[in-house]
Amino acid sequence: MSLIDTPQTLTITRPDDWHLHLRDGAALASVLPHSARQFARAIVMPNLKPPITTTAMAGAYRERILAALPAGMQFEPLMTLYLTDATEPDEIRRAQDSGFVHAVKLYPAGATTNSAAGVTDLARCYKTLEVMQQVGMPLLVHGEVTDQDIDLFDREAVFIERVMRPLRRDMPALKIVFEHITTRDAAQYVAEAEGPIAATITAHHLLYNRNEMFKGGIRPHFYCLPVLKREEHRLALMTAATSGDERFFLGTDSAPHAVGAKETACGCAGCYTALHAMEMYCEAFERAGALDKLEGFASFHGADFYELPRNQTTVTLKRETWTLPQTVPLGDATLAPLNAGEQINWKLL
Ligand SMILES: NC(=O)N[C@@H](CC(=O)O)C(=O)O
Ligand SMILES: [Zn+2]
Ligand SMILES: [Zn+2]
Repeated sequence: MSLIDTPQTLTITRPDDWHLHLRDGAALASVLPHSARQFARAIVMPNLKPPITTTAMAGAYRERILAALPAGMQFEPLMTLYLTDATEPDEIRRAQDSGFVHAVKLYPAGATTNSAAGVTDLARCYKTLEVMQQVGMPLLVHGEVTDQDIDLFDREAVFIERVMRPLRRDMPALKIVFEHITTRDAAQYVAEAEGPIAATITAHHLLYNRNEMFKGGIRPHFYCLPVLKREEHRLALMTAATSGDERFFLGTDSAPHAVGAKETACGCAGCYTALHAMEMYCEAFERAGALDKLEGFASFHGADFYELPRNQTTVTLKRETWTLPQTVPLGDATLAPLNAGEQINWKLL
């Protein structure tokens, strides 16, 4: 592409974030405006302490999110329930009837941040999953096995064989989103599988491979789960995201942790990208020469999968270099956006 062909601005239908951590309380108030500036709607993860396990809790959390939204901003939180061994089929019916719960999240117990209350054995959830299949409630999956004998970098690929394939064989009509995929194995599985399955892809997994965590020293802000993988996997994610295949859509997995909880002997998993998510995706799609595919990925495919209307307004991104802040507030603490202090070449207007 010659310089003259390089677009200086990109206007697309307003995007949505199909995988987001907003936390609660003072942290929620700090991070919510960032996401609301970038996205019209977001699927809000339920891994709070205690987790959002009931429709009533999801309704109260939704009210807290709306109360924390600065005046004049438009943002629709799409709520989720946290699946446990004890989630009753009736809870799914209540969730479906609520109109504000849009999915149920599977965290294998111990897989990631605040997953201790997660599912120990999916077989215990089959009656509940059957109701989800029946009413069309999507299951969102953190797809990693927790077996300590399995190498950390292999946990997603092993999950496909041990959990995803058997589950989909037993419940072929259950809508599933394979969240934040990080491997060629997962991208290939989702692209080829039959039935209602899709995947979200983060901006950081499109832009970085695992070397980024160790460039010149250990870089805890690049540590997230599932962990960054080899370059061949990043390339497969780029191919999937920019392919135009409607099974792949945007989910930032922006996951705020205070600087002190990241820069420590046992740092938390999660990258904070809500501040500059669309700029990061723009950069990734531009590198692939696929800016024309960004709108489908960011603004259409997710809405279509969740059977929600596409947004009617637009946003514009401009080619303009700006510098990310070193930190932003997180309640009384501070939060470092991914790439803090560095330059980025697109700007959401
Ligand atoms: N992605 C992460 O590394 N962390 C997420 C949890 C999750 O999405 O697995 C968090 O809540 O901090
Ligand atoms: Zn996860
Ligand atoms: Zn997440």
